[in-house]
Amino acid sequence: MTASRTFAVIPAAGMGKRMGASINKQYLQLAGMPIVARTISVFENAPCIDGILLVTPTGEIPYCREHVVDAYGFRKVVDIVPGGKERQNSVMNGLRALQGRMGEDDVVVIHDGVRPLISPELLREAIAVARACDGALVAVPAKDTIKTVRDGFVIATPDRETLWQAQTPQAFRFGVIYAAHLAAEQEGFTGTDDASLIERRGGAVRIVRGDYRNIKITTPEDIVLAEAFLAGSGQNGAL
Ligand SMILES: Nc1ccn([C@@H]2O[C@H](COP(=O)(O)OP(=O)(O)OP(=O)(O)O)[C@@H](O)[C@H]2O)c(=O)n1
Ligand SMILES: C[C@](O)(CO)[C@H](O)COP(=O)(O)O
Repeated sequence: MTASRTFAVIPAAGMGKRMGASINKQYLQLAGMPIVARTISVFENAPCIDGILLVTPTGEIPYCREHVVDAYGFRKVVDIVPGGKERQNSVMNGLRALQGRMGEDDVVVIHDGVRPLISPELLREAIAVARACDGALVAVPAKDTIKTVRDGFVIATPDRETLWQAQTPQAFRFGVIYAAHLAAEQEGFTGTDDASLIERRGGAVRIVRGDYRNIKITTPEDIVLAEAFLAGSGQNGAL
């Protein structure tokens, strides 16, 4: 029997509008290294990852190859493909590029290019869980009370015990996530994460308890927060 392989799709094709920087936020320096390079380095150094498919904005592939992949010597990046309008389209472009390289039961782990603080331990755990069900979703319990609001008025207060904040990585068997993305594309459904595309088809997605430090770099204060987390863990040097 051939051993199952694990590839990562790293969507980094967003425009970073909420960051308001003069360059796309994935290239901003975080403790002396571009954010997306810091993210890729975790996967590059993880023995459980066989290859990485990077998704960047159309037109930025040469820049990304030179200033990220070659500059940091990432050898596991097998291809760089252009993204799409929404994150979901970018991930689908990455999955399409992996077709032919992956078997139905190989695992694909999808991780935002702008979540550089993912730990190798969480990555390993998500991959292990994905082998046993339809998907593994790294998430943390909601700390705040969350309100459902319509037209400026609160219409519900969901029980916080049931609320988790979805992060990435999210890991799946390739056949399951590819079919879910294809169905969403054909049916015109857009979700804000990959697990939701499986949930809507009745699939079983298991929670992996994540880490509050695994933040998505979205607005300027997130850079300050991420640098503080890196300093606290002694990992604030460039590679
Ligand atoms: N069309 C898109 C949109 C987002 N992403 C990626 O998905 C991840 C999460 O997206 P988010 O943080 O919301 O990034 P942006 O879309 O860049 O941010 P904004 O909404 O502020 O423009 C990021 O790694 C981003 O680069 C992507 O690959 N393709
Ligand atoms: C997938 C994700 O990281 C889960 O939190 C997130 O939804 C992606 O970011 P966006 O702001 O929804 O584009």
